[in-house]
Amino acid sequence: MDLQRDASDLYKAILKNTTPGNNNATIAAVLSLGACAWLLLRSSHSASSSKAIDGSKEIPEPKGGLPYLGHMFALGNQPVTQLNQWHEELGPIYSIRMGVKQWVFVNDPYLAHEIFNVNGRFTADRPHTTFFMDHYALGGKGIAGANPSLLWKRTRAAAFQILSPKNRPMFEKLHVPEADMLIENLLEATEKEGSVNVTPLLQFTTVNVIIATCFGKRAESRDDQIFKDITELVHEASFRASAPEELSSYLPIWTILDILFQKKKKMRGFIERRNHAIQRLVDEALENNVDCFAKSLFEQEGLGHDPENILVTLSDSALAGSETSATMLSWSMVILCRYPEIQKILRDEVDQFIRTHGRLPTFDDRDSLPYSNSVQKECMRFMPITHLGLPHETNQEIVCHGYRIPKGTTVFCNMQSMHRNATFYTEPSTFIPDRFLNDSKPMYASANSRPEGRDQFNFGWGRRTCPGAFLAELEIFNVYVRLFSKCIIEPVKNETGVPIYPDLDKFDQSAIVSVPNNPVVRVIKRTDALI
Ligand code: HEM
Repeated sequence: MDLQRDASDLYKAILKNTTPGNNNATIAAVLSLGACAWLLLRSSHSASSSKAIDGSKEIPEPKGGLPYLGHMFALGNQPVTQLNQWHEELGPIYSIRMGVKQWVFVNDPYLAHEIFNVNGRFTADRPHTTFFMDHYALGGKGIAGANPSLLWKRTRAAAFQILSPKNRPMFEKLHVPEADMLIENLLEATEKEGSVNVTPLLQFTTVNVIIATCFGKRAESRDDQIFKDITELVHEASFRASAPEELSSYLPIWTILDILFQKKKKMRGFIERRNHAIQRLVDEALENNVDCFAKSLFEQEGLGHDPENILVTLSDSALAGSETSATMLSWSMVILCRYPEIQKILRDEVDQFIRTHGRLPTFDDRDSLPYSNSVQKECMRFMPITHLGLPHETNQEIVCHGYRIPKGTTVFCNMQSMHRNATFYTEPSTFIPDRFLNDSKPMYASANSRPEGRDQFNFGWGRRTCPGAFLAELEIFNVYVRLFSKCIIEPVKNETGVPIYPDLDKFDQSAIVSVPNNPVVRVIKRTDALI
């Protein structure tokens, strides 16, 4: 029995007002809630931190907050839906209390730009959490779980430089065979089973792209140890970094349960396995002198002397770079199976290129595929990849658009709500494939622009903008080209031939990435394919 998971399930169950039939967890909850009740009597309402002073505007707070616990219960069991709802009620910015922490949410791109970019110096920290910072990031190493320092700056700069368009030919050599294999697997699975759940096949592809990029290796099958190691890293780290698992960072009283459940020992066990797996891959890559991210990091001035920092950086890339790209491609297939007419334009566009050049386009030819580029951007806008990106924390008080955000506040960009913001996007709830037809800028370049020059905001903000954006866009481009030059995506049909479309409103609200719930479609070979 895994007591840690019980604690997390229990927390979720408490949020849902249900009681799991588990004695240990129930006793733990009673103890903890009792302790909280005691603290309730002693604690004072902390909302004063966002009250207006000096004429600044007050950041509104939704109803339903309790002393000490804050809005944890008010989030309910559909937290993303609730967070979006609060934007509708309260406007572009609001604040909730999560135990001892203050969380602020923003859905206006201009306000977010002011917070994360203009005030970037004060908002580039990550909030401290036990698992992610102390254990996973080995006390502040790597990129994602480290706070700004000279080493962090150097490491991020090296990642941007190595994962940049200048290395496109090297990456494309790795990505193209993976994309070809993906198409074969999608076709084969549909032929065998009549339909295919696209997410596991996409995850296999994107994990392979990441391990090829980082270590110059690939997994032959899902049974390969390397695939199992990276999958464990992604799932276990995402689970342990989730808010219910990090509860003691919000409710310090919960630390008692963490001690009881030997949580730190379990974290250490996982991190030891992670370190061992990544170290083995690094050693092999260096021994075989393979051109890859790992080798390039060791060659960077100022980085080679700190192998732990490189290990965590590679772990960050595996964690941040596999599920995200797979989720984007899953949503693309789920959305586009509804629109045969859009797929026809995508096919015609790539066919036109093949007729003229006698080959498939590469990323260098992306200007010849404006419709495909626009559809990719619109899919990312319409169904964002993460619900909330990654949190930033203020290291000093800032005032943005008149709102005073205190030091130590966790600030989130609400991805769903921002991408449906009616003051920024016309008809935001409609999927408009040619919305970005006149915007030829690649997504990775747009991610570092001012709001009016950005297509969408999935790659985050300011000094923390995703360093893998080019790699992700390259991967997405190559899959799109191959998919539409060779295949048609259809919905599954019932016995009477009525299409059953995957539900766009159903996605996992508890995960960091927004994975569709039932991404089952049919991928059919084109009989008129030119290549
Ligand atoms: C569609 C694919 C992807 C999406 C939507 C995405 C999105 C994001 C977001 C939202 C952040 C947080 C930014 C912030 O804090 O404001 C982030 C950070 C990061 N991403 Fe990506 N990402 C993708 C692919 C990748 C890939 C392929 C890699 C690596 C090769 C990667 C590596 C990283 C790293 C290392 C960070 C941490 C940056 C930092 O903390 O300074 N990502 N990404």
